Amino acid sequence: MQEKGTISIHTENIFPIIKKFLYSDNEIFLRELVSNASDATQKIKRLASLGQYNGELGELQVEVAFDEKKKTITISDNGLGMTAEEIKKYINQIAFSGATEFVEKFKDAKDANEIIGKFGLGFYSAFMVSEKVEIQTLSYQDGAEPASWICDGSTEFEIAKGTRTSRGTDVILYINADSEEFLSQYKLQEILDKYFKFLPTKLVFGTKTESEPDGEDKDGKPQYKSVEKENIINGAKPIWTLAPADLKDEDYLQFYKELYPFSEDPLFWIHLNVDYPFNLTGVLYFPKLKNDVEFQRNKIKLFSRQVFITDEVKDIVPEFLMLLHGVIDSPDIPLNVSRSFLQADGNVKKINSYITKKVAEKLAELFKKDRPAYEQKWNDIGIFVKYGMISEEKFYEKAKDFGLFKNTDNQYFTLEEYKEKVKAAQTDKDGNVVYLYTIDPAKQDAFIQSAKKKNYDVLLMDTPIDNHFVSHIENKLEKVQLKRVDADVTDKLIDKGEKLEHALSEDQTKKVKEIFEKAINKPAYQVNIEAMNPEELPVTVTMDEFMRRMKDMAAMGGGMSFYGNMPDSYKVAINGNHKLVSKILQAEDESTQAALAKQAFDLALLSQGLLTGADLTAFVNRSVSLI
Ligand SMILES: Nc1ncnc2c1ncn2[C@@H]1O[C@H](COP(=O)(O)OP(=O)(O)OP(=O)(O)O)[C@@H](O)[C@H]1O
Repeated sequence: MQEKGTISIHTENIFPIIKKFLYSDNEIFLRELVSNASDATQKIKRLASLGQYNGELGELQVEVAFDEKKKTITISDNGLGMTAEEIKKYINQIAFSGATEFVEKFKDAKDANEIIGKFGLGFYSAFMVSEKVEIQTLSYQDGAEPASWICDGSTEFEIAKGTRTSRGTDVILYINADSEEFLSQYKLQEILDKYFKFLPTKLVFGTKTESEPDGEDKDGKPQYKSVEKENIINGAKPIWTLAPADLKDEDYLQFYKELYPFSEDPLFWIHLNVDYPFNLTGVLYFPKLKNDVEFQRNKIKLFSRQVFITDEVKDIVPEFLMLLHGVIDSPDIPLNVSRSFLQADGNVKKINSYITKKVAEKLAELFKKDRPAYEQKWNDIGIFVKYGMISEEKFYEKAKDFGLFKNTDNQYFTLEEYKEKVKAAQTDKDGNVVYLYTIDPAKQDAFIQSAKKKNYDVLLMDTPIDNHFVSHIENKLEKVQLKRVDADVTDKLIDKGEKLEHALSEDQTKKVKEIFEKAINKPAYQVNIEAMNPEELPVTVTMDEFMRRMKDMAAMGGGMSFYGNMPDSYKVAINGNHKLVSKILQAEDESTQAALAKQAFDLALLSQGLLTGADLTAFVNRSVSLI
């Protein structure tokens, strides 16, 4: 039996195309070939369980070996093997997937899909690194003859009688000059570790030396000996394939440690398991967030039937959950997945919304089951929840019941609870409930204390995402306004239509304004004399809420560059009812008036951390001389 022929493809030579477009990363030849070998072993197991193969199964395994001198890499399996006819069909007609045939044949078998690769060109990725590829194979079928196939990367191939004596297949790659880097123990180990830690079929790559206890020496000290052992790649347990009911917390934590050896324990996890309308299993962990957020991205690993595909899961996982860790496995995603595939595939969108839904359900459950524990975790999960509420309408709808506000007294409220809490004290004359917040309780303490004196509550919005969260919440909630606690003097933060009279005459008001304008002498600061509670500070410096928010957004790259380029402008409110103001008016000379005004203004700046550099030094010196 010897036959020459031409591989049936429409393009004259498909290999350059494969090399160029299909795979960006040439190491994946190994992923494709080992996957094929593993599939072949799963198939023979299946055939045996269906009673269609009655021979000895033996220990099913895949083996990878290399020969530096001969410049070959060999992938061997004891799977179902191929007859010459099957080689022609499955390998030569590359547009025709062997999997399709297999599905046809065994479509009644319940989990046939699981053990079958999808239509594709996987095998031909071998030519990315080889000048010649040889197959030696012996089919499981009764009376099958060994067959071989050799092809040098042109469209010519040769099928002949093979040399294999036991069931299964060897794929021998004659590595080309450009790819000799793969002829290395280290390199191959690295690639195999990356893709096949969880392969369902035992995967052996040579041997490794281990030391074992070997009795005691003559002084009674333990002795050790070196032993050569099979180097097995896939020792780890893929817990996502097991039923949640069979797993304990320790199993999840242990698995997390295996995936991310140097990470702190996760906060909690979600076991994903769907089989309709798409197949998906996995475990997603909520990590303890560190400051270095970028470092924690791309930690979710995507698998297809326990073979690693990629850790760039954008499109599969919603953007706001990109900081989660863990594993997703879906046979509906082909091994040679590309970015454009992910974007176009309908299943991927469904997977994305399924994950969003699952995460929302888990959070709702944690919130309901043990609210104090949930609140304790809020510092870590709050960022996900807020980000999700901002970016995904569907998530917002669910999260509005478990998304929390935290106030400056460390109390937590749901959106609804909070409205109830502050409604009475914080409704303005137009019926809007005004929520006050601080981004920095230490810096804005004077404003917070002053708000508390009026029985107002102050929310803590001190994470980087809160800027956007505040605007989003305000849009969402009806008749609710959010104001930073230092956006105005406390009396005016919530306009209740009550007017306090101030004690100054018109002339005195003009005079005080003049004194302060002269003393401050900065165009960015606009002075106003206000009628305020005499107990309030004599001078308060504020920035308009709208202006400040626009500037904050511009600073974060939110596109508000028009506002970003505007100079800062502040309002200086002088408390016309404060003792100090009368004192200034009564001072004997202008220089004393100016000094007092300047001192009061600097104190206001100081309380907000706005007094720095030379101004701060001048303030300290002036204070000393005043004492
Ligand atoms: N080691 C092997 N043992 C038995 N049959 C194999 C082996 N390798 C490949 N084949 C057969 O050749 C066919 C084509 O393989 P190829 O990798 O090109 O595509 P696939 O595995 O069907 O799809 P994909 O790799 O894209 O998931 C396989 O479906 C299988 O029938």
